[in-house]
Amino acid sequence: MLPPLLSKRHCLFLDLDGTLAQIAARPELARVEGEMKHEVARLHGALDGALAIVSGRPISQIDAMLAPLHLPAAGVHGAERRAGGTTEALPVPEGLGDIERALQRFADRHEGVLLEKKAHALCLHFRARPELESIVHKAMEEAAAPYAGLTLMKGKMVMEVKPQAATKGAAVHAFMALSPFAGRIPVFAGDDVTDEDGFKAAQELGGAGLKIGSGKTAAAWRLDDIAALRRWLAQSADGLEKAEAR
Ligand SMILES: O=P(O)(O)OC[C@H]1O[C@H](O[C@H]2O[C@H](CO)[C@@H](O)[C@H](O)[C@H]2O)[C@H](O)[C@@H](O)[C@@H]1O
Repeated sequence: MLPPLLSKRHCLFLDLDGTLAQIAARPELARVEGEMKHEVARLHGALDGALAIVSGRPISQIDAMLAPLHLPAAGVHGAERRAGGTTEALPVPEGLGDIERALQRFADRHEGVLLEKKAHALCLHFRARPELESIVHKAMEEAAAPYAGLTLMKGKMVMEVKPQAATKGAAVHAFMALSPFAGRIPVFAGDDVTDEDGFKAAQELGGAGLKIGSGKTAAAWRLDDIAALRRWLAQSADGLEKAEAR
């Protein structure tokens, strides 16, 4: 089902990779186009600041990709959260250093597999070697097995080990307890299985998930691609700005 345009009663949570930025061959090559930043900025203003980015990337990378915007944000699937001038983070999980060394040895032995290091999580990217998916999964399972409180998560051509408590759903619930999000109807837009927790949280709180692209989803609404999302953001901002001018 197509999403209705946003009203002043809504707040918006936006995933980054695959939602605001096209998927690229490597993490550092992904870009948010200027037109998309422009629409996100307009909507952030029109919703009185009730718009946040909720991504698997660290907040430092969210800021770099969206510069000069500096938005409320949850990074590393909610392990870090910035709202109202305050940044909070979960403790760095025990064992991450050992897991990193094991995964680095694995990546060194498998050309085309890339290890991405974050403060709270580690990713093995296998976009250049899709046939290695099952052994990437096994390597990560073995490396993480001795440590409690961690979970594995599959994304787009990536396997990640992260704290169990870090979910996009938990991030949405945390934002919704704070101004200017509290009391509004949440909408969560994302493209990946890692966004399903965010869709479910938005729906539990009386709002809706908005899936970008194809694939099975719990989201009630869907748009075909990033270009369709940009048009919907622009039309929502137009409507809100017109209502404000009346
Ligand atoms: O929650 P998101 O904002 O969607 O972030 C999810 C992961 O995105 C990045 O990896 C993905 O995008 C890369 C660039 O397009 C692509 O090369 C990779 O295959 C994708 O998995 C990022 O590197 C991860 O840290 C994020 O968790």
